[in-house]
This record gives sequence, structure tokens and C-alpha cells, in this order.
Amino acid sequence: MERISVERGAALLLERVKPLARWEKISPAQAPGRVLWESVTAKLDTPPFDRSPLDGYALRSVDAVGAEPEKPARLVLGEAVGPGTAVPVSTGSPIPAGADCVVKVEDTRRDGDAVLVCIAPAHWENYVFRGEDMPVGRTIFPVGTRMDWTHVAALAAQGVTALAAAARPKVGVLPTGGELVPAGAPLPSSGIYDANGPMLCARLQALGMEPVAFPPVGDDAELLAGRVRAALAKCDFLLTTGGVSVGAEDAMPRAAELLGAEVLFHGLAVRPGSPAMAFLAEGKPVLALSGNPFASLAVFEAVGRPALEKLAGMEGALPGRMTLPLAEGLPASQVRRFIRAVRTPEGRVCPAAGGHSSGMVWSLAGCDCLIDRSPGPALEPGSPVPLLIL
Ligand SMILES: Nc1nc2c(c(=O)[nH]1)N[C@H]1C(S)=C(S)[C@@H](COP(=O)(O)OP(=O)(O)OC[C@H]3O[C@@H](n4cnc5c(N)ncnc54)[C@H](O)[C@@H]3O)O[C@H]1N2
Ligand code: MOO
Repeated sequence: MERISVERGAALLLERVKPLARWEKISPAQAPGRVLWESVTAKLDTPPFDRSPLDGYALRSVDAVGAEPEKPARLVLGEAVGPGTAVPVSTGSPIPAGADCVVKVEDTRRDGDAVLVCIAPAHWENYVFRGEDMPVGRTIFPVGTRMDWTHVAALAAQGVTALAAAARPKVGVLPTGGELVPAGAPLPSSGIYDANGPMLCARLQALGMEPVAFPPVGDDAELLAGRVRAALAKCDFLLTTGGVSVGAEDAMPRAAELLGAEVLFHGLAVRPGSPAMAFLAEGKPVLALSGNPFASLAVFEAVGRPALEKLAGMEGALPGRMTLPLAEGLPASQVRRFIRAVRTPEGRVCPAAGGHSSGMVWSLAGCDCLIDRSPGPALEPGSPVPLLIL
């Protein structure tokens, strides 16, 4: 089994995935996690009128040239701004025609029906122009934008009630392994509850995809081939876990053969997750992850996620990457490793507490990144390491 780099594996899968050609109307409230099928263009100027950013007086700056606390400019209060006349305004209210500035209330004193302006305002000072935020016709969010809650205010301010979002990819999740038991069933001796299925479904949900959970299937290649085929009929992309290694019971490579699949790769040069494979069956992509839950998570993030984001209409989107110094040292490694980790408030990265060996899941909880550790000698605390952000 030839092991290829994670990047090569991701590229091989990515090039065989096409964005879905389905879309649907959603409301702004449903926007978080969704991808725009069409650009959103401003239909109205926002703000819709010139407005004051503070409580004070709108006036013509030429009427307060040279004003100082000891030598204030006196302007009569009126309903309209004109030579020598100011109009009281409050934060967010329209600035009356004719004014070219607003003086904040703290920089003024009242004098009967007049206001004493104690500073000389500049032309257009404290003046928010109509359309300054989003002018009519501007593309506010281009096609392919993956929206989150931070996009909602702009949509709402534009009065948007419906927008066209790419359909959420239906991603099947099929855990394999004779030892697996779904939640709620009694646990036989040498059985374990399926952790990968629920974990990957939760991850897909968080990424704005539509998970389709299939019950765990045993290690029989023929049975597995049938279940993969049936699952592919109900989804756009299938994730499986388990059964990809070299053990006699590892049924996935044989199932792929039975399906007449085109294998894209089998074996990645990374730990954990090295036995992962990807193939096309029934014209759809399958990413077969190893059974070890952390291995399945890491390879899903590095290889599966870019392909799924392309399927979802986010062409070229890659998982976020950054580099941070290690909070503690790492031992030497002869192979490339993904290490579950947490970013600290001090701007460092710390391997997760708890066990890291095959099958362990507790230490995954609360992780927010993976350390992408290249092969090499031990690393001192403070050494910069690349991260893949979850
Ligand atoms: N002789 C060799 N043996 C193994 C090799 C190897 O190169 N030579 N590779 C090892 C590696 S690395 C991994 S990873 C596993 C991959 O095999 P599978 O994909 O078939 O994974 P399993 O053996 O089924 O599971 C590994 C581990 O994770 C537990 N597991 C599996 N599925 C789930 C699930 N859905 N929820 C929770 N836990 C799960 C499973 O019980 C095992 O403990 O092969 C190694 N062997
Ligand atoms: O590489 Mo395995 O996927 O150690 O867990």
C-alpha cells in the first residue's frame, strides 16, 4: 500500500468532487453555516439617510469657525439648519438638510433659545452619510460566502427576508466494525458503543452539512458493499469508518473491489489515520476513514473537509491554518503526526490532556485544533508549530 501525503490525498479527492447543483431559499435566521448560491446585492442605501452618530446639534461648520470655550460661536436653535441656526439631533436621527457637521452636546452650552458652540467643527465632522455602510448596488456578500451569525446583521439591515443558499450536502456516515453497538442497545462482551458515527454527524452539522446517519455494519465485505451502495443512493458523499487496515477482517478494500470502485488512494503518510482510503463508487465519492476515532476526525478535517466544502459551493475553501508556539515540548517523531490540542489564552498551543493512544476519545473533548507535526527531533516549549483549526 503506497502512502501518499495528506495534501496529495486531499487534492485527489478534491479534483473529483463537483459543487452540488441544488439550491433553496432560506431566511436570514437560517443563514449561519449556509453558503450563498447567489451574491447578495444592496437593494437600499444603508443607512437610508444622512444621520448623526451622537447627541448634539447639526449646523454649518462655517458658522462656528474659530470657536473656543472662551470665545464660543452663538447659534439660534431652529427647526431647519441655515446661516446662524442649529438644530438639535439625537444619535441615529436624520441630519437636517444644509448641515455639514454635528457638534456633540458636551462641546456646547445652552443659552436660552441659542446654543454656544465651544469648539470649531470640521467640515463633515460627526456626519454619517446615506449609503456609507452599504450603498445600493454594492455586492455585500459574493456567491460562495459561507455565512455565520456575523453576516446576519447586514442582511437584516438590508431588509432581506429570503436568500438563495446552496443546498446542504447530504453526507452519509457509515461506521463499520463487528464490535460496534448503537446507543441504547445492551453492550455485549467485547462490544463498544459507536462513537465515530455520532461524532462525525455532529461535526457535519457544525459545518452546515446534512448528516445522514447509517447504523453500524459488521466486517463482512459483501454485506458492506451492499450497505455502501444503499447509503450512496441516499447521499452526495459517504464517510465510513473502520475496516480499512491490513487485518483479515478489514473489509472495506474488498468491498470497494466488489463495488467496482475507482480507488483514488489507499494509505496516507500521517499518524494516526494512515490506513484511510478514498474511492468513487456509483459515481459518488467515498472517504473511508480508519476506525480509531481521532484518526477519523483528523483525516476528515485534513482531507474530507476541503472536498465537502467544494461540494457545498465553497470553491477552494481550506481548513483554517495558523502557527503558534508550543506550550510544552514534544518528543521526537519519525513520522508526520496530527496531535489533538487546545489553544491557550496566552497564544500558545498545548497538546490535549488525557490519553492519545488508538481508540481513545475523552481527550478529544474541548480540542480546538490539531498540531500538524512534521517528522523530526524533539521540540522545545516555544517552538512554532503549524495548526489546523477545527
Ligand atoms: N498489523 C497492523 N495492524 C494495524 C495497522 C497496521 O498498519 N498493521 N494499522 C493500525 C491502525 S493505524 C489503525 S487506525 C487501525 C485501522 O483499522 P480499522 O480502520 O479497521 O479500525 P479498527 O481496527 O476497526 O478500529 C481501531 C480502533 O478504533 C475503535 N473503533 C473503531 N470504530 C469505532 C467507532 N465507530 N466508535 C468507537 N471506536 C471505534 C476500534 O474498536 C479500535 O479500538 O488498524 C491498526 N492495526
Ligand atoms: O493511524 Mo491509526 O489510524 O493509528 O489510528
